[in-house]
Amino acid sequence: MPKAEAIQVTIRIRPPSAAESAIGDSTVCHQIRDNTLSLETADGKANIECAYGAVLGQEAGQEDVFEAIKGTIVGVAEGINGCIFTYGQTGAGKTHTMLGSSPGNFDGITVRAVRRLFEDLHRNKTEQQKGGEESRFQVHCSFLQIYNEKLQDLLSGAESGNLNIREHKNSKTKKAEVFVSGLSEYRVTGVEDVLTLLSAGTRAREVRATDMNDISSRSHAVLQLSVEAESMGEDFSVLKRAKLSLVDLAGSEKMSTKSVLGKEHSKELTSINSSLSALGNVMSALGEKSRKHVPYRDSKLTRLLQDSLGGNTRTSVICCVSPCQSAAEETKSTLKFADRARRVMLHVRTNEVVDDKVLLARAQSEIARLRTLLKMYMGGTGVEIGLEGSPSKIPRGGGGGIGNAGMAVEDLVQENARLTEQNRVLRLALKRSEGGEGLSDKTTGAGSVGGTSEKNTQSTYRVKKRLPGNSKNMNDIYSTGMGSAGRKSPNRGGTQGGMQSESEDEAGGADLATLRRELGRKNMGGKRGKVGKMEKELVKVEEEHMKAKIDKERIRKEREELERQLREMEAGGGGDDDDSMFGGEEGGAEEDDSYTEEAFEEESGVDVGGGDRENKEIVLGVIEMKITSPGKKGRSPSPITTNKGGTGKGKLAGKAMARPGGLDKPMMHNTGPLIQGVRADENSNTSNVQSSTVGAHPPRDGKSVMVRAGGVGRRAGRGRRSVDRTKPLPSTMQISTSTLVNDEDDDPTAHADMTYTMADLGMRVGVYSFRYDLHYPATVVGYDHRRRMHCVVYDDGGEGGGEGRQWYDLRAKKWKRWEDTVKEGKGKKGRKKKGKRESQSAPEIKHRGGRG
Ligand SMILES: Nc1ncnc2c1ncn2[C@@H]1O[C@H](COP(=O)(O)OP(=O)(O)OP(=O)(O)O)[C@@H](O)[C@H]1O
Repeated sequence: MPKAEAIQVTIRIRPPSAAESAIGDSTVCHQIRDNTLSLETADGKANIECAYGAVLGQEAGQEDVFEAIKGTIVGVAEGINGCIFTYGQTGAGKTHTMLGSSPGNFDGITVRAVRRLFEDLHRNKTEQQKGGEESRFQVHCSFLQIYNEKLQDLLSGAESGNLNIREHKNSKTKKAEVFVSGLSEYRVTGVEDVLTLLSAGTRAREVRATDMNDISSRSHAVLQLSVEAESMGEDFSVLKRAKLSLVDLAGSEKMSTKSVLGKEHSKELTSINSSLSALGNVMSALGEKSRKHVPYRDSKLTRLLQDSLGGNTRTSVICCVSPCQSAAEETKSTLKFADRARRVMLHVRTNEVVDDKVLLARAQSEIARLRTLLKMYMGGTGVEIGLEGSPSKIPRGGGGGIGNAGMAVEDLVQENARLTEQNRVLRLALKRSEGGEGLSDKTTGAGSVGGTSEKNTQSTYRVKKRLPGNSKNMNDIYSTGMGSAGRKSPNRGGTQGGMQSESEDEAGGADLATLRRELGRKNMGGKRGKVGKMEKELVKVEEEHMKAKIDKERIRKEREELERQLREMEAGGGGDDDDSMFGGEEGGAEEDDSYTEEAFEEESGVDVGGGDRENKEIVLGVIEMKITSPGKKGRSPSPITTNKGGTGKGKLAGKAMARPGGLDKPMMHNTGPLIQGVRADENSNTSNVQSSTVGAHPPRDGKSVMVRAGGVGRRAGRGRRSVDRTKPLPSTMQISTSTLVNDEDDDPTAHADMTYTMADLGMRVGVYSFRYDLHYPATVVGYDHRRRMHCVVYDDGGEGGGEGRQWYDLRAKKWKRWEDTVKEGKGKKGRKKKGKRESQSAPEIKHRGGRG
């Protein structure tokens, strides 16, 4: 449940600057208590006293500031978004507070926050591992500035240009979230990595001298860390995601009447002041109880901070002020802003994806808690707070009683858990029948099916191995890891096999009804207080009972459907027909049970993460992949195409490719000097643009590095290209994920990555690797036995209905549109039309592979 909380406001009063001291500027702003300050107005007539979350005086150090705001950071590792920003006039101490006391000396909030974040993540991981859970996390970092209303990537060199803010609908919350399209994100493994990026980014930031500050930041800078932490037990998985935004705003500045400003300076000033005033207006609107419209779109700053200001983010503002008389007016206006900020209420919640089984376990424990509570009210064993009067007046035997009612509900919930497990096994049986595969099943927490083995590589991938041979013997299936009820052969007709009968099921309801009558009588007897409490508990139990019944019905239907599919499958002989549908040469081939992870890597070029891959990588740049515009009938904007072209060696040399929409400008960003010690972002997808960072493995010969393109797997295949690491990557060098995959063979027509949506996972895909992604809920690498294709799945979270997905047939070396493979998969009828459909999709195929 979202929790309402206010924006936390801290005021920091800096010491007088050398210039202020030199002119003997008097001190008019003082901290008078922990949370209160006083300010004499410029005319010296009034003394304002204001209280805020915290007030830090001149002597406060960086650690004191961190202590005051750390509450915003501690939730991040637990899945709560956090945002900290500094506000104030130019020279008031924002950059000092946020970044550090001198250029390059990062002793401010940012580095402390990042350190704390990693400490929390490591501590959680250790604790979870001690508790027998598998636990991992990953953090990605981006750094941008808003300068003259333009968004610029501070980590991608001068080529970043003007980036756009877009919206992405969160498939879980159904709410729009903003993101910056094309912004590079770097995988960071600790505070040192972030410092590397900070130094690179701050060097690229716009600064100039102002009247108040020799090195004044003329842009708003936003450092963002995206955190994903996952823990998995035997039958559950929990994924927490959060973003920490650390914002150093540019300072407001008075239009000087004394000095004539240069054109650039005056443009900056206007743009800074108007974006800060937009920020103030947003704060005002958010602070109004009966607000109708919040003008987020009035500036890039407010649009970008939209989620932090009025959404699901714990936010802290540090308002920096000068203590001196000459700045009293600006200090007053900063305090006004602080005042508006503290009125803003946020609705903060944990961003957590919990596997169904966890929810069930939670519901069960809640029922157990209620039961204990009710037993206590009834004066059962261990009672301390029994009902007044004789507990025996409330029937406790078979005739009713809350104890029995609670028991009945709990039984029902347990029954549901058992049946859900049976369904899972049935689903597994179905997959086995279909394709001889152990599957990643949502209910098992990304695929811990019996017989699989896993290994972790760094913190990103989980690799699945195949299940040993197929088994269609239902009794065998049920005898593995099932409760006694499940060991029965399932009733093909529907609801036996451990299903509770309706009359048993109703028993809980009967208990509850009897109990309600009894409570009515008690009420009449004048014992309103305790009876009232008991009634509340009773209502809860009734609700649980109802929910459990609904769940049961849903599970029953699911089971019927699974059994029906299994029957059909057994009658129809499984997926053998389909083998002949994809590439005639494979017709009738046996399932390749010995297919191994190594074979997968060998054939697909997709690195599933084995071996000694603990080496750090070097980030080189970003590739953008665009989805083409929707087709004729507004369907399927597939395929995902990558920016291509190249001026490197071999066949790729000098063949820049046109991109959809006529954009043939190269999109591969060169970071300039190579940044070492930062691992590449594997794949950072957005709803319609995918950005994959290009990374490289450390030099083996001391000088050259191996370049790889992100997309899938740690190296995304055999994308090897030797680059002299002592020099910047040539800006003309163009790399696309698919190019690199087969670059080793210098065969640009063949690619080994392909995409499709998670919705199809339930079909015939053996999962080799599974990871949570930044913008998409999941990325899966697998092998489709039926079609004999390796595939990569980018789950778009249900948005877009799976549009944009693509398959690549490795053997036939052809791209297929997903719709074609689906129709083909339905039988020979579909196959006849195959040629036609493939020719229809030819332009797209050519576009992607047409470098040769
Ligand atoms: N609390 C402080 N203690 C000591 N020196 C400080 C403090 N706050 C700021 N300063 C010094 O004051 C000067 C201006 O600070 P800073 O650059 O952080 O201001 P700013 O608010 O970021 O200004 P601008 O908006 O122009 O970038 C710097 O030299 C900084 O070191």
